[in-house]
Amino acid sequence: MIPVTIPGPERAVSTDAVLELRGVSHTYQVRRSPFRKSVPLRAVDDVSLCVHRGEVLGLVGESGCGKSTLSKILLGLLPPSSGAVLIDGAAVSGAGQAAFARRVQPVFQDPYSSLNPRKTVAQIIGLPLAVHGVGDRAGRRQAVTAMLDCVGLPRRVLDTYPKQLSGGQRQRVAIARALIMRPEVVVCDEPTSALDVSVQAQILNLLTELRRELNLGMLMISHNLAVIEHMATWIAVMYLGRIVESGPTRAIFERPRHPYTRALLQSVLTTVPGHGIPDPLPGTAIPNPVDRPAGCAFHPRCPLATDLCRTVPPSRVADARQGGFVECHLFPAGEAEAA
Ligand SMILES: Nc1ncnc2c1ncn2[C@@H]1O[C@H](COP(=O)(O)OP(=O)(O)OP(=O)(O)O)[C@@H](O)[C@H]1O
Repeated sequence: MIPVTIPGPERAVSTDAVLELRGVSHTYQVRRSPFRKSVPLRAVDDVSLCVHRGEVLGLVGESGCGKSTLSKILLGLLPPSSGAVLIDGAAVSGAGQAAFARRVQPVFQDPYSSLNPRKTVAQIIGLPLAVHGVGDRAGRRQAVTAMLDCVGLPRRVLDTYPKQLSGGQRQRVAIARALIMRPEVVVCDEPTSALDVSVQAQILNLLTELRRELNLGMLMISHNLAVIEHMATWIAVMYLGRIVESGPTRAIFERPRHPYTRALLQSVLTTVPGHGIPDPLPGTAIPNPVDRPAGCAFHPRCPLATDLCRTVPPSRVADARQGGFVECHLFPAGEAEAA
């Protein structure tokens, strides 16, 4: 593995980086009322990140910070307004989009609504093969049967319907459907939050085993920081569309640099497991992304904000001691290197 440094603030990537965003932004046009002109809402703002083969990138942040928009861009479901999506170093656009979609697959939060109730398990898992014209009927059934073994489901479920399965079994079906095209990256958006606590660990363990066996890259979005700590190799912390801190999981949990990351982690100490991220800074509202605060977007909620924070947007600085980067004026210059 030859380390290759790429321009920008993101981690020094190695040649096993499979999926990459470079300076990606996405702006929605929203109307505040039917009588007013639409205004831009920048849901994702200049995000650069890498998903590596065999590694899990954890994405955390409060509701509305832009995680779903980012995952749609990574899945090729939403074109970025600006910036580039690269797979194996090549920018994805136009005709490459279909091949890209095959290589990056989603596992959604809710296995109750993400599976078609009128299709059998065999039809659900085999659908991507049929859509892409892979193999004949018998070959597809064989591939589906092999995939059932992979995700720990008995073969007798092949001709059953989702309603006949438990929540954990349905999520295994959803994972099998995601993997049937042999993707290189799986985007898991809250993959266990709709499941009973008793089966959550089983699904996470299954994802870990599959990641190792298939050398999969994963993006794991979760409100549950314990899940992220357990699963992720690297973490990106998102606030109002920007990645404000990024680094190796252990370093982020042991030595968070950004005041927002610290608040997020502290709020978890007071939460009930499985109930998501509570307000990390009680009494302070998340600003409306249509009216982004001047300077650092976090300053209205930051207990340490200075005049500089209120007026000048912080630049990203590489964290020389633990890798990754931080976007905060308060990050000590002695620990940083300009990115
Ligand atoms: N289709 C859309 N049109 C207009 N605005 C949108 C659209 N989708 C999302 N937004 C806005 O973009 C911002 C980011 O939303 P997004 O759903 O990506 O965040 P999120 O972190 O995934 O939130 P959650 O955890 O609640 O799903 C929010 O302010 C949201 O209201």
